[in-house]
Amino acid sequence: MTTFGTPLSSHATRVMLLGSGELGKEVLIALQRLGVEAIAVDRYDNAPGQQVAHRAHTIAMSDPAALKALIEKEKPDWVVPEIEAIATPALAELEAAGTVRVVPTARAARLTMDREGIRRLAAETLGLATSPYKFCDSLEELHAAIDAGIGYPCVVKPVMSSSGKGQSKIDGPADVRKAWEVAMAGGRVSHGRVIVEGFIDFDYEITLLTVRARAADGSVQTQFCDPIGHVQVSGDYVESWQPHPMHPAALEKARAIAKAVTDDLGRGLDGQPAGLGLFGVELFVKGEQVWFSEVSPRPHDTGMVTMVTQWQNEFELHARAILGLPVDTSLKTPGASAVVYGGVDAQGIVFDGVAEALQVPGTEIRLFGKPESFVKRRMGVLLARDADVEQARVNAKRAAALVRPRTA
Ligand SMILES: Nc1ncnc2c1ncn2[C@@H]1O[C@H](COP(=O)(O)OP(=O)(O)OP(=O)(O)O)[C@@H](O)[C@H]1O
Ligand SMILES: NCC(=O)N[C@@H]1O[C@H](COP(=O)([O-])[O-])[C@@H](O)[C@H]1O
Ligand SMILES: [Mg+2]
Repeated sequence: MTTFGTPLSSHATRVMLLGSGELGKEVLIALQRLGVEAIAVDRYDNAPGQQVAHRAHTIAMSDPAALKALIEKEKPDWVVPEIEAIATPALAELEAAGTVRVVPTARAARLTMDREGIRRLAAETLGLATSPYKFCDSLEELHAAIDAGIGYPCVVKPVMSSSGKGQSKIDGPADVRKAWEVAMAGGRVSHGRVIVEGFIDFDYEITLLTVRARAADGSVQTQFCDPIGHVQVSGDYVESWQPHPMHPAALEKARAIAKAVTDDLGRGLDGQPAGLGLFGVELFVKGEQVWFSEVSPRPHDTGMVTMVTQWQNEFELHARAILGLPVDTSLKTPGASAVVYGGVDAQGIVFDGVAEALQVPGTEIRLFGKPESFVKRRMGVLLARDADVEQARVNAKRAAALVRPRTA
């Protein structure tokens, strides 16, 4: 049972977010609403979540000493990783010592920060269907892996990256060198290791938001949200919608894969308590065939659509599950989301056209408040609800196109 304290008192319930971008900001808001003392950490000042937290810290989260020192100083009850690039061994140490609880577990954070950890777990330990893959440490190894069976087309990604950074599709031998160079420039940590995956010619891809939460009898139960369909451009999400209609057999397979992966990642090792929270399970679907792609042990960018489609959005579900509260994953209305990119490289940009965008029926906007814009940095999102999910997609995209970011 979780007893809730008063924030900023000696009996506060304290939660620290490691990473405070657009996704962390919404988790922090959900925690604030529950009277939790919310601490936002990121690698730069005035990150979106830092603007809505009780306290903010700016540190290099990949530096184990800095991370441990901050956690020991703040003494949160829970630490919630929000990005991949974190010194996860330091989290494991603190978790093992009983100093802090890591969401969902330190092991899950470690396995998913590196594509190799999660891919080997899913394909080799759990035996789930994935794209064919190989890990390579040099351009020569990449050529060899493609020639030895991965073939063309294929996809190359740094082992540590997200939102499509450093990712490229290779259609033939002429693209291999370029893909290697893009991966070396785009990884979060300069490791020089990539995964090359055979290209899956899917009909559509989904994110299956999966929640592990405590039931009334104290057991951990798994619940699923309706499937979220999405479109990715250059490995980054540009629009998503919920629900995505699925063949019942494919949905059943998708849920079985999500259950297998989240059961394993949520397992408490060495007497540690079981991991609770929301996961974004990414799957490719063709007919009744389903492939596991990857999983975030935390809210997912494509799941921002749930801010308009669900009674409890993915951020509230994460917060509630962590705190041992019951969750409700049911849909409120069909809806869609469409991304607003910065379009310019500049500090302190301004947005024109917001009022015009919100004239589109059933729309809402979130502007994340990132202090610096890049051409391809996600700065906001438009949300649209409509009884017809296809109409919601049209409206979200139309509204997003009306928002015009520019230099001040
Ligand atoms: N093997 C593949 N076959 C076909 N498409 C792929 C493959 N791998 C990746 N993609 C496409 O690229 C997108 C991004 O890939 P992936 O999810 O691995 O990257 P990411 O950088 O982890 O992105 P994010 O952090 O946003 O989840 C996928 O959603 C899919 O559209
Ligand atoms: N696919 C992962 C994802 O969407 N993560 C979200 O993007 C932020 C980083 O944005 P930035 O690169 O603009 O700082 C992260 O903090 C998280 O909220
Ligand atoms: Mg992904």
